[in-house]
Amino acid sequence: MNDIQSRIKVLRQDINNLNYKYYVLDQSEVSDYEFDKMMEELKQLEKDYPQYDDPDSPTHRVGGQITKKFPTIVHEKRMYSLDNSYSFEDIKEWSRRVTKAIDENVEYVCELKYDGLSISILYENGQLKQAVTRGDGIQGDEVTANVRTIRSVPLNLSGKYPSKFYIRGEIIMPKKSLDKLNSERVKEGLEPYANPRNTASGSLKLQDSGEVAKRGLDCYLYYVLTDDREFSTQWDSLQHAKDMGFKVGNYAKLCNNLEEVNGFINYWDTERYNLPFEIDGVVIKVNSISEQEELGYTAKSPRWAIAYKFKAEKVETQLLSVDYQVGRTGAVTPVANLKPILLAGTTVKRASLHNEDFIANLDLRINDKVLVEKGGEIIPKIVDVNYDKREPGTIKLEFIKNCPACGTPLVRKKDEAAHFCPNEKSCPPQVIGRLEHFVSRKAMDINSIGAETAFMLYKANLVNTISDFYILQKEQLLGLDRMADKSAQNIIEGIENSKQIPFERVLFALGIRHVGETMAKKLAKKFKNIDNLQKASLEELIATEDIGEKIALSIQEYFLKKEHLEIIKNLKKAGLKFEFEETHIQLSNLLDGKTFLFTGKLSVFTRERAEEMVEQHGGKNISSVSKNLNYLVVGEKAGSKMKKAQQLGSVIILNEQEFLNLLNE
Ligand SMILES: NC(=O)c1ccc[n+]([C@@H]2O[C@H](COP(=O)([O-])OP(=O)(O)OC[C@H]3O[C@@H](n4cnc5c(N)ncnc54)[C@H](O)[C@@H]3O)[C@@H](O)[C@H]2O)c1
Ligand SMILES: [Zn+2]
Repeated sequence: MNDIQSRIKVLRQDINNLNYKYYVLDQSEVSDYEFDKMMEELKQLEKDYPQYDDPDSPTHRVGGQITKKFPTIVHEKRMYSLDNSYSFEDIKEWSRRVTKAIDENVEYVCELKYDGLSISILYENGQLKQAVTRGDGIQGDEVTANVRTIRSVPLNLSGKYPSKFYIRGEIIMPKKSLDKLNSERVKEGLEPYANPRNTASGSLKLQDSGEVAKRGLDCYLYYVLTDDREFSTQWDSLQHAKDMGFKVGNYAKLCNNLEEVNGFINYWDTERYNLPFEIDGVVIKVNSISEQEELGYTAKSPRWAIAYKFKAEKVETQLLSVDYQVGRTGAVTPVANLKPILLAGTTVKRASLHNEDFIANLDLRINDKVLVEKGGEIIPKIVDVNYDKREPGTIKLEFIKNCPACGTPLVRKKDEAAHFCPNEKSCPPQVIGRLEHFVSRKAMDINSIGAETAFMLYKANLVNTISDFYILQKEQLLGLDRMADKSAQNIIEGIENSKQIPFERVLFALGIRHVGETMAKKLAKKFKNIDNLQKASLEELIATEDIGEKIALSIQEYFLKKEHLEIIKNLKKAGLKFEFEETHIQLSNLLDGKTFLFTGKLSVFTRERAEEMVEQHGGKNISSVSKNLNYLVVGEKAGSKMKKAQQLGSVIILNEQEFLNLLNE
């Protein structure tokens, strides 16, 4: 593999991982800007080296996924993403392409780009029938009950409306709702949510509609899809949606030329802070629907629209001091304490400094004036130093030499940026961190033991390692300060119930460095049980999808430690699951007893996804063309399999869209 190929591979892997976190877990590890830069780089490489382009690349797909927590619905009409850019030059370039294709003076509608998640709502005879998230654009999660709790979404329409239509829009969390939710969280000792998009998405996907109703979500609509429409432009469709009773907002503007578009962008770039909700840019659409139809779509987005995205706001403030935090894996993270300052609507007091190199590269010093930017998650980033304002006589920041929690000398491994406290066994934040991680929601989900209880059990010397939870006795708990009988009972029951947690989550709960939730799933699926994983060679580990050398080595290192093997032995004895169990989510029996085979270059979905869909709808995948095959689904450049199927005559040959139609019946 050459350098270009490996760069492409790394970018695709990283983007796929970030997409999973963003769309399924509702977490952002990096800022949207950083994410979009990676995407841009990948696009450019695939353009420059078309031999490495691939329809499966994230550049050609809508990034979302279904969560499987809700019924899956195949969209009657696909839902697309939007092309985006941070520069007006690109908007001009886009407009040139549009004008060239249309060959006429084009009108644009500029709208706000609401920072939430897309929703498609079906109305029949004026009644709300179904609401589905975008998912991967082909199928999404059915969240009707949750959408019905949003007050601005009408359950019954007024005025004139088509007998059946879809309306699409964005579900958002208004600033006020986020503030309210956060003040409640802070009261309960939880971290506040920082990102309204992720919070909106997470809220909409709660299982309990009663909880969703309390979250104060809102919904702005911007797209009406119907066969019998009485409007011919986007502008009129917005008016029409308003007349039917939908919340559309009064922010859109009809523009006759690019200067007006530019004016709209500049206005909202500063005015957005006064809106009751967050936007991340502006969407520019071709107004005429017949022109939209003429322009059509790429695999991922309409050619008739583009998003102009705002760069994150940066502000200058002062670096007051640096704290060092020790995580559960022993990694030591420097955190800057800043002079409090307002940034993108919230007060910022701390910023991540990542590691020693980061500090050295900026040549950071206490009292420096630094530029801060809000990145993906809660904690903002220092992106630059204003060296002109540096006070004379300041000295270079030195990274600490000893663990701030236990005093052990820190180590920094070759090729790694982070410092570690090697005192894994008794460095308190590491020990407690591992316990907290183990009981957390995505791991063993023992909700009767929160962070506080875990800490108390550790302090009382009852639990030092994760396997100690399983030898706890109720009597021991009752001996603790202010522990009621009911709480003790809940804790014991919570621990007992956790024995049913599937292997992949147990594996995640062990807290192996670099093995996150997704990796744990992939490993569990491939190696089937803990013994196979323990025995796996480096090559076998690396051959697992998305597992690189760093993760593979970390897994091997984990199993080399005697105390880890002891813990696993005890957990096994306690009855935890260390074997993978195949679970199939059955969505329908539409394909019951039918066999499928996919061939050629697929462009609508990946082969893996397609095979999964077959199984979810009761069908079976087989690997060759024979009399036993019912359907052959062909992509581009299908070869010998297609010929063979044609010769047999008994096989039904479908293209990708026809396959989807089958699921839609
Ligand atoms: N930080 C991360 O880790 C991370 C990971 C994945 C994606 N992302 C972000 O998400 C983006 C990709 O997400 P996406 O595919 O949803 O694209 P997008 O959010 O950039 O744009 C498309 C979406 O905009 C929304 N939208 C809001 N207002 C609209 C309007 N008036 N008209 C039409 N659509 C409107 C729709 O939901 C549409 O699906 C990336 O560019 C990146 O910024 C970030
Ligand atoms: Zn330590």
